[in-house]
Amino acid sequence: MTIQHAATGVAPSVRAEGINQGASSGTPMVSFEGVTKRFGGTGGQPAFTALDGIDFTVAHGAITGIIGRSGAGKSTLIRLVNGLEKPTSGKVIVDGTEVGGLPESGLRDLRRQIGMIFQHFNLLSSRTAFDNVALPLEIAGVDAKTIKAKVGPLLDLVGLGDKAGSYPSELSGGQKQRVGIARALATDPKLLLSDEATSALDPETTQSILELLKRINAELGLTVLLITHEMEVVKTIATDVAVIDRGLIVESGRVFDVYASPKHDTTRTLLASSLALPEWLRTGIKHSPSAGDRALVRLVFFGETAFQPLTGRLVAELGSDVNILAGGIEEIGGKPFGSLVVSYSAEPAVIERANRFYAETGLSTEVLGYVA
Ligand SMILES: Nc1ncnc2c1ncn2[C@@H]1O[C@H](COP(=O)(O)OP(=O)(O)OP(=O)(O)O)[C@@H](O)[C@H]1O
Repeated sequence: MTIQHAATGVAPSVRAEGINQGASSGTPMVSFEGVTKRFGGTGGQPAFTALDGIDFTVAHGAITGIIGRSGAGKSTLIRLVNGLEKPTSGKVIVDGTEVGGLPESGLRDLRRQIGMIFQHFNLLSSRTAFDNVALPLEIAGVDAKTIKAKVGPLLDLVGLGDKAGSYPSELSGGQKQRVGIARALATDPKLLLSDEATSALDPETTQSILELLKRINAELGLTVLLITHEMEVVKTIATDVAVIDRGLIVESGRVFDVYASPKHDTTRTLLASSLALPEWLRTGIKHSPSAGDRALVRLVFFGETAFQPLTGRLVAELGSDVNILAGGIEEIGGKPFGSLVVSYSAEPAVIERANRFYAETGLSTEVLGYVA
C-alpha cells in the first residue's frame, strides 16, 4: 500500500524530499544544547541530576534511537522535547524554535506538530478506534466533515480500515498501538516521539509495528525520535543512535558504526544483551578471567572482511580450541552485517595469537567477557 499523507493529501514523493539526509545537512529537527535537568533540591531535599549536559542533534528525516537502561534519563529527555519539562540549564530547540522560551499558546502549537506514541497506548477505552484518532482533531477545533475525511485514511494507513467502530477492549496490543500511531499522525506532525512503543508487545507484533514506523518515515518523511531499552529495536529501525547512561550521552553515531564498533561499556553491555546467546552462557559471563576460563569474543564481519574466509583461518591459527556459539547475518542501516560469537582459551599466549591475527586481517572484534 502506498502512503498518502492523510491530512495534506500531498503525494509522498513530494513530502519525502529531504528524507534521511543525515546529520550533515541543514538545521536539525531537534537539538539539545548543554541540557541539564535537575529534580528536587527544594525543602531540604537533595537535588537529583537526571540529565547532565546533553549535546545532541536529531536530523530531519532520521529515525533516531535513544537507548539506555531504566532510570538513565530517556523519558526526561523526551519530555523536554514536547515541553512537558523545562531544562534547568541549556536549550532544547525543535525545528528552529527554543521550547523553553515558548508561552503556553506556543507550547500548544508545538505539541500539535509533535505526535507521540506510548508503551501502554494511552487510548480512551470509552471511544472507538475512529474516535480515538479523531480526538486531537476535535481538541484542535477541526470540523466534523474534515475529521471524517482525515480519520478514515489514517486508519487505512495503519491497516485498521475495518476496525473504525471497534473499542480498545476489542483490539489486540498491536492493533491498539496502530490506533495510537494513527492518532499521533492526525495533526500532521513533523516529529514523532515514541516512548517504548513496542515494549509491551510480543516479538512478532514488535516487528510489524517497527516496519510500519519505518514505512511512515520513508514515505512521509516524518522524523522519528524513539526511546527504548532494547538494542533490537534500534537495530531494526533506527538510522542513528545515542546511548544514554546516568544522564550522559556516552556514545552516538550511525547505528551501523556504533553496532560494528561500540566504544563505551554501556553500549557493549546493551549489545551483548541483544545477541542470541543461550541463557546459560549469557548469565555466566564474567568481566575478568580466572585460571582455565575461556574468552568470549564477538567477531564482526562487514565491508572487506565480509568476503574473506577469516573464521577458518582463525581456527587454523588457534588450533581446534575455537568453539562457535552463535552467529548470523542481518541488515543494519541497509547494509549486510555478520556477527559470530566464539570462545577460546583465555591463556595469555592464545589471546596474543588471536589479537595478532585480528590486527593482520583487520577483523573487528569485541571481547564480551569470560566464561568457565
Ligand atoms: N519528576 C521527577 N522528580 C524526581 N526525580 C525524577 C523525576 N522524573 C524523573 N526523575 C528521576 O530521573 C531519573 C531519570 O528518569 P527517566 O524517567 O528519565 O529515566 P528513563 O531512562 O526513562 O527510565 P525508565 O525506562 O525506567 O522510564 C530517574 O532516577 C528518575 O527517578
